[in-house]
Amino acid sequence: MLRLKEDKYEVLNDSSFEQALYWADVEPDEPDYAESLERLRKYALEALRLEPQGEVLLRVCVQDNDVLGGVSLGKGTVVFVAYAAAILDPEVVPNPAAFDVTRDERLTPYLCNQERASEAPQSLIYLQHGYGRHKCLGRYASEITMQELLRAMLRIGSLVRRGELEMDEENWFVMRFKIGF
Ligand code: HEM
Repeated sequence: MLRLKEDKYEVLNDSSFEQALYWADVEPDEPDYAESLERLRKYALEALRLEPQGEVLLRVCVQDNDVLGGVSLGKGTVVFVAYAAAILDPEVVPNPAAFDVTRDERLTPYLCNQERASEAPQSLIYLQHGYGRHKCLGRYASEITMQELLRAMLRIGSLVRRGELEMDEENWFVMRFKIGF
């Protein structure tokens, strides 16, 4: 969101920082409150799509003759799933580098079988919580947390970024990120 304010991304379909401020200001007793929460959720999803928390997931193929993207995989093959690249693939996500809170999430039914109860549909473009059987268990909680955090921070107003991310020695984890008035 702060990068959005700094004009780092092209903004489509009224997905501006100023519009986010508008949605954050809607009160619970106003008619478009439900829409405002949904919009803020999409701001959080778009931000996480463009700057995801991780980049790859590791999988080990457990059976022979699995096919992934047209490639045949043998049992024991280690697969690096570069989901951070997939969510920027223009063949799947139109104009992927732009910030657009009106994107179709492309929800698809979850594949279920006898050993597993059916699950809520999953998005084909917001892959930052993973996809499939081991998709993040905390995804709904974290989506609501991000939505409410965003709403609270935007309502404080005039927050600005106070420097770049400070990473750990291996450059793996963010140790500090300063924002202030
Ligand atoms: C923005 C916040 C979060 C992001 C981006 C995130 C992302 C992810 C990703 C990418 C995976 C791997 C999915 C896969 O292997 O296919 C994962 C797994 C998991 N996450 Fe999260 N996560 C978040 C928050 C949380 C929270 C708040 C919880 C718990 C309350 C949680 C619990 C888990 C668990 C238990 C798994 C393992 C699921 C499994 O292997 O079946 N996550 N998460």
